[in-house]
Amino acid sequence: MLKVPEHQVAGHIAKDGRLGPLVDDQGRFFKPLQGDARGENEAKFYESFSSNKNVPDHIHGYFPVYHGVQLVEASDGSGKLPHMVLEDVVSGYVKPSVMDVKIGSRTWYPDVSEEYFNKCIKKDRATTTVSLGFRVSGLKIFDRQESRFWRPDKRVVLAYKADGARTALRKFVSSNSVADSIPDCAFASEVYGGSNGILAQLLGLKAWFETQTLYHFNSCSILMVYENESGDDAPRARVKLVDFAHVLDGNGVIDHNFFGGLCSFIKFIQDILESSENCCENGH
Ligand SMILES: O=P(O)(O)O[C@@H]1[C@@H](OP(=O)(O)O)[C@H](OP(=O)(O)O)[C@H](O)[C@H](OP(=O)(O)O)[C@H]1OP(=O)(O)O
Ligand SMILES: Nc1ncnc2c1ncn2[C@@H]1O[C@H](COP(=O)(O)OP(=O)(O)O)[C@@H](O)[C@H]1O
Repeated sequence: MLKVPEHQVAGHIAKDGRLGPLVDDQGRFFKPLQGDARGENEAKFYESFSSNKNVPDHIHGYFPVYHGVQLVEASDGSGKLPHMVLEDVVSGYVKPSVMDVKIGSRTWYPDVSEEYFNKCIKKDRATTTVSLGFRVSGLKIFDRQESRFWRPDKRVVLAYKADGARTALRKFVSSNSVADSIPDCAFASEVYGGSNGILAQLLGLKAWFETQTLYHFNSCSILMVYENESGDDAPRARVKLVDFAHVLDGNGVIDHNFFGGLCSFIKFIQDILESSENCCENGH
């Protein structure tokens, strides 16, 4: 029996009779193919990427495993529709904190319609996409003080300026209540830092983007997740890429848009990590 994902933080959501992704209890995420070229394009990307021998093995680990396309009962009651069957990145987490960060200083790309370009540029300018090279698209944080999840409204998230994005990234790794005005960043070193932490994973991804010319990842997101369940020692911090509806062939050209945005995002994470380390060393 498929159900609406509990920990989805952005994108089209399967509620109120709308079309959106579903999950099973075996760790699979079913993303419906949108009726236009986007669905086809994303499925085509997964087909190409999952069998692409030019992509190093460790890089495949940054992407959800792809299990093909299946006809399943859609969330909007319209009957059976094709869905991409993907690894559910948050399956196995009990109390995950999750954040979707759309990478790039533009979400449009050459040859899109004027209408799509206008829609994208408007959002890119209104958010931190143009100014920072990334924007927070959605997040959900487990507030350990209150013992409940906190998920800010989409309109609030899309209105973040640089300070708002920085605060969200600080709150994401804090032990005090999300309602406190100063996030303590108590989990920064274990979630962002360390040899398996988010920063190390982002740097691994960056190294590939320094040279890869196979694909251009337009409008693609980094999904970050870690576990808050007490008793679970390791935070199991993870970085995965999602949303390939607008990926194009790289044609031998570096993906400057994604690469630049990723570098900027990494700098934000590094700064938070450094300031949290200084703060502990100084005893406050
Ligand atoms: O419809 P909206 O305004 O929520 O826009 C969707 C975006 O939500 P946002 O407002 O940026 O958080 C949404 O962004 P997120 O996945 O939420 O980051 C997508 O850009 C989506 O387009 P596509 O499926 O990638 O082509 C966008 O959907 P379409 O409007 O292109 O169908
Ligand atoms: N493979 C996945 N596993 C778990 N959650 C996912 C996966 N793919 C997407 N999501 C969730 O769904 C959200 C929207 O995904 P996305 O692919 O961007 O959809 P859309 O095309 O509707 O924008 C993400 O922010 C994330 O919360």
